[in-house]
Formats: sequence, C-alpha cells, structure tokens
Amino acid sequence: MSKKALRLGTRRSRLALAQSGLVADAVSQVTGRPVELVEITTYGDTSREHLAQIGGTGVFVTALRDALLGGEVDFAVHSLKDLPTTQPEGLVLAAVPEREDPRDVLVARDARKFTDLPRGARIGTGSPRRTAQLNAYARGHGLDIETVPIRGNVDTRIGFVRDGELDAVVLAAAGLSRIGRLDEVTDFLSVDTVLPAPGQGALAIECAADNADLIAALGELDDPFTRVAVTAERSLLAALEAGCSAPVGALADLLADGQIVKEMRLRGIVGTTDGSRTVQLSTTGPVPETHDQALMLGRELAAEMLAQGAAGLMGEQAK
Ligand SMILES: NCc1[nH]cc(CCC(=O)O)c1CC(=O)O
Repeated sequence: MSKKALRLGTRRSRLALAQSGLVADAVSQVTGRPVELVEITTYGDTSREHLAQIGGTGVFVTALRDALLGGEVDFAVHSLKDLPTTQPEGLVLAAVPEREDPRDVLVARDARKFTDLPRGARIGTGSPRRTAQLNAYARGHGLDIETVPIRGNVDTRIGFVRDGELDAVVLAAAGLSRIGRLDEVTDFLSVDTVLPAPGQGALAIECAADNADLIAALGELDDPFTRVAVTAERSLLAALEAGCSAPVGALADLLADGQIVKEMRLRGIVGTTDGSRTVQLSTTGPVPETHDQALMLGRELAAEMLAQGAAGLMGEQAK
C-alpha cells in the first residue's frame, strides 16, 4: 500500500474526536500510513430536539456514512451502540476492536452511590433503556427517584449535576474513560442493575466494501470475541425490532473457569420506561464459532422474550 495519508471521518464531539484519535494511532501502526482526521457535522450534533423526536436510530452516523460512500473519507469510527442494526449496502464493519468496560455509571453530587441517593433524587438520562431499568430497580427496592429526560454531550450532562439542577446523571463508562473523565464516576452500576445497550463500550471501524486492501489492514484491529458478543447483542436488538433509542439492554459475556473459556452468556431486557413491567431473560451456551451462530443466539433469545410479551412493552414506548 502507498504511504499516502488515510482520511478518517469523525464527528466533532469531544468523545468522537477522542475515539477517532485512539483508532487513528492504531491504524497508523498497522498500516504504516499517516491518518488524517476529517471532521463531519451530523444532524444529531446540531439538533436540539430530543433524540426520540428526530428519529432515534442512526442520526449520528448518516453523515459519516454519506462521506464514506461519496469517497470523501477512507474510513470512519463509530460507537457501535449508535449504529443501526442493518448494514448499508457498500459499507462493511472492517474491525470491532476489543471492548472497554460496557457498564453504565452514575455521576452524582456528594459522591453518592445509586442506592444512597436522597429521597426524590432527580436522575438525568435521555435513554429509555436506562430510564426503564433505573425505575424498575427503584420500584423493586423501595427507592424514591425521579428520572428526568436530558440530552447533550458528556460535558453538558455532567454540568447538570455540577450546577445542582440534577442529583445525578447516567453515562457510559467507556465514553468517560475515552475522554479521560472516569474520575467523575461516583458509582459503577452493576450490569445486574442496568444492562448496557447492545454494543456499548465497543467501537466499529467502517469502510467501503470494495476497498479490499484497507479492509485487510483494518482487520488486524478486530477482536474476535468482541465481534461475536456484539453480533449476538445486536441480533437480539434487531429481532426485537427496536431502534437505538428503544429500551433494550443486552450483554454477552464469557463464562470462564480460570483461563479456560467455557461458555458465552447472552442477557437481554426490555421494559416500560416507568419500570412497572420488564421482560428479562438470558441464555448460556457454547461460544458461537461463526457469525451466523452469533446471529442465531440473539434471534433465539429475542423469540423467547417476544413470547413473554416483550413486544407489548416496547409498543408502549411508541406513544
Ligand atoms: N449515545 C451517545 C453515546 N454513544 C456512545 C457513548 C459512550 C461510548 C460507548 O458506549 O461506546 C455515548 C455516551 C453515553 O452513552 O454516555
């Protein structure tokens, strides 16, 4: 391959630039080519409307994908959880690097943990998935909380706690880690309390499907287990026919005996945003060896969740 710079299309948010910077360095390493960042503004960055109102799925990625398809950039880095589950024609996920901590975290005033927030605490999140699970936990454990819809970038969200408008906000550990603000975290929420979004904590490196040399080079950054896990999680999401702003949590993890990986477990949850009803199931089996097996695992769990009324719960979100 030539030594010409590769063009990496990125959003301008601090998180996107941090993620793109990390991947740019790694891509330079494996290709021996410089990587130049090309900033692209997406509708999701400029709109002040609530995410659910501007269509949810994919608002952050469309402009990046248009730039890829138009040949303006060579590859793009996305937060995998923001990607719609259908892969557009002409583009491929060339790599899914090793996932960071998938958990959600709390940034609360007075260094509070979730379970010792004051009565009536106002917790900000723009995510129906987080809202549903926080409220479900609160109902089940006699906590008195109020979830408040917010949006904005990480700095804006943390600002709501700093200026006293909210008692806490919920964010992804991986995002805070990538922008060097993990020290703001006051509580790491167990995945038994809040199951993360499908793909949370993982990045996706996307490029044009006809760029075989680049696909091969980027493939060196792929982590096969992360790829299998997020494939199963996203297959569950797709089979539940839910977009990225839908209240679906999913996480696949390895069950190991010492160093020996035994099985993979896939967990899924959907619920009404008030937390009054949830369907939560898990399945454990051999680690999928192919993409199709990973897809199957997600589909099977989704079918069981649908049989237990999952669709009805999601339907209520549409109102
Ligand atoms: N929805 C925005 C978004 N997309 C990815 C991340 C964090 C990084 C990740 O999950 O990989 C965030 C912020 C957040 O949820 O706190």
